[in-house]
Amino acid sequence: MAPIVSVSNLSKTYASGFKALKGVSLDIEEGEILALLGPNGAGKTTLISIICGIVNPSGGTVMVGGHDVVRDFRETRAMIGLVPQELTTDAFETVWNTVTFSRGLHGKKPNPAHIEKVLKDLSLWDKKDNMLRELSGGMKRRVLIAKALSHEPRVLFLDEPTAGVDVNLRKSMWDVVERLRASGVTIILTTHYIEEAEEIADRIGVINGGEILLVEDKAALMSKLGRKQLRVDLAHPLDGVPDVLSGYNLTLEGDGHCLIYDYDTSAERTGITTLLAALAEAGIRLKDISTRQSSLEDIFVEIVGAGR
Ligand SMILES: Nc1ncnc2c1ncn2[C@@H]1O[C@H](COP(=O)(O)OP(=O)(O)OP(=O)(O)O)[C@@H](O)[C@H]1O
Repeated sequence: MAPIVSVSNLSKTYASGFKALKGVSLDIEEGEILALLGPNGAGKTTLISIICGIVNPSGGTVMVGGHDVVRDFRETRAMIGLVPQELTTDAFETVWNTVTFSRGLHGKKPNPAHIEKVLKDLSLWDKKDNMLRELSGGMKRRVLIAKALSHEPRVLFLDEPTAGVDVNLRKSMWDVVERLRASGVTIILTTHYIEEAEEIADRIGVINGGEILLVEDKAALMSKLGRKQLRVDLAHPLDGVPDVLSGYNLTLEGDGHCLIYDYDTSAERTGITTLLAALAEAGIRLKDISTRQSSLEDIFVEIVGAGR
């Protein structure tokens, strides 16, 4: 199946001469949730803004649903919903009018039943007659999503949807995203919260300095780059790693009270069994053992660090 969004060799040089994107290529499949991770200034918003037709590219192309975003702006914009970082609508307008007006802006015929469904899905139905200024910050964010969904887009971009929201609201936003995916909407979100990507994305893209460093299936990324550590707490401290254990990738921590063993999760043999046997043979008594798996955060820090 052709990708719903296809970005090829995209570049952007702002008027200041700053190169925000340097030849980005990326295909997004219909129905997936792609998380774009990157530090401040990586180029995430620039990339999204070009795909949504808000910023002009300096080079390269973007196709959405088979249409070029520059040449066929109206067609592609109608297929896209964008949830920006900030609310810029009229504070004295009601929720209902704001969302209904947004649908009209995209050239769609009125459909009160659809607006009602969107507001109910986002738990905003009982606020439909309230003015935006009467809503809490979390509700305002949900209004942004409602606006972006008002014209039934096939692709939804969420630019840092949960920045600055509390844990409960973040979880409820994730639920909303899950339900949207279940209804067939393709979702691209940018985030600084790696746990967010870890929780809800199918694929992860890492962007830094205007370049895509990698795009990978989340599970594959975690198993390929994920490392595990075995922590062995010792009954008696050691002065150093004994020579008989020098063949293992061991470090001594905690003032000699703890041995750390790094091993590869994808390797056929982890070496744990032989290590434990070697410890017993060397007469080293253990107090406790535990394992720790690297998180997406560790992986991200490693990738961005290596790209610098
Ligand atoms: N209109 C502009 N003129 C000049 N430079 C710009 C403009 N907009 C963005 N930039 C620069 O382009 C780079 C990428 O910005 P962008 O907003 O795309 O990053 P981001 O990854 O979304 O960052 P953040 O996570 O902080 O939102 C930054 O260095 C920024 O200063």
